[in-house]
Amino acid sequence: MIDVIKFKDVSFGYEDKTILENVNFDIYQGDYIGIIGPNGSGKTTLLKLIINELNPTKGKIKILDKEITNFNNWEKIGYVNQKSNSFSTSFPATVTEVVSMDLAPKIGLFKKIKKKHLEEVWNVLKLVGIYDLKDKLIGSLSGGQQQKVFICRALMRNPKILILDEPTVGIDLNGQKEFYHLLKTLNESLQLTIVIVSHDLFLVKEEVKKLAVIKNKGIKVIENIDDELTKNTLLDLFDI
Ligand SMILES: Nc1ncnc2c1ncn2[C@@H]1O[C@H](COP(=O)(O)OP(=O)(O)OP(=O)(O)O)[C@@H](O)[C@H]1O
Repeated sequence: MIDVIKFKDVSFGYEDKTILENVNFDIYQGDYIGIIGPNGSGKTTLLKLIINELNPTKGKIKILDKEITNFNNWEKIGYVNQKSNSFSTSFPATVTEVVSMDLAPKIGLFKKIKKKHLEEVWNVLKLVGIYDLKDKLIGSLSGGQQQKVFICRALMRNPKILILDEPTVGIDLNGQKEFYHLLKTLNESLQLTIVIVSHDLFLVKEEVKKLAVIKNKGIKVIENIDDELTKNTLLDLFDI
């Protein structure tokens, strides 16, 4: 098993509040892992440490086998967060334009997209099952459809790891199920490592391969969800 994210004795705190203490935690290539835990336990903080937006107060983080402080291959890490923060959906752009935005360095800003690049975009739209939306304005889509567009945008960089922070907030139940299932398909077909923070344990546990629970400043990984996630472990993990 090849680890793609490695936490070694990592501690982190905001001012006088410790969030993680001496955490050892590995995510392996091909994992589809759901990060769960009570409100305020540090799920978003964990993701921010992974994307280098925050730095540990102690310990080391490695990404794709490089110390995070020396890591510079950030295009290999796709990041999708809650819809409301990621993009102004009132922007008058079509799905094709939104997904091709990150191609600007390749094709030159304001240049018309060439057929070759257009095909790349459309292949990704097909993979995610939203090719029929290619000419629609982003603002005219449902929340679930918009999130799929943002997944496509992240996939254009051919990432090795896709990180998502509560991407299904505001999406209806069926849309959420479909979304988690889409991620499973991408995980399997592209061997894409997926790390997702979710507030909905009962939905996410149906699709992910593993769970990581943040509690009491530590992280417990549940590898075999069906066997390990009993009513008692849930009560214990969530103090309910
Ligand atoms: N920039 C910050 N400065 C100080 N404290 C912060 C900051 N960001 C988050 N916190 C606090 O750190 C704790 C962990 O926050 P975080 O957002 O990581 O939790 P979370 O598990 O993602 O929460 P939720 O489930 O509510 O989204 C919370 O108590 C939060 O109030």
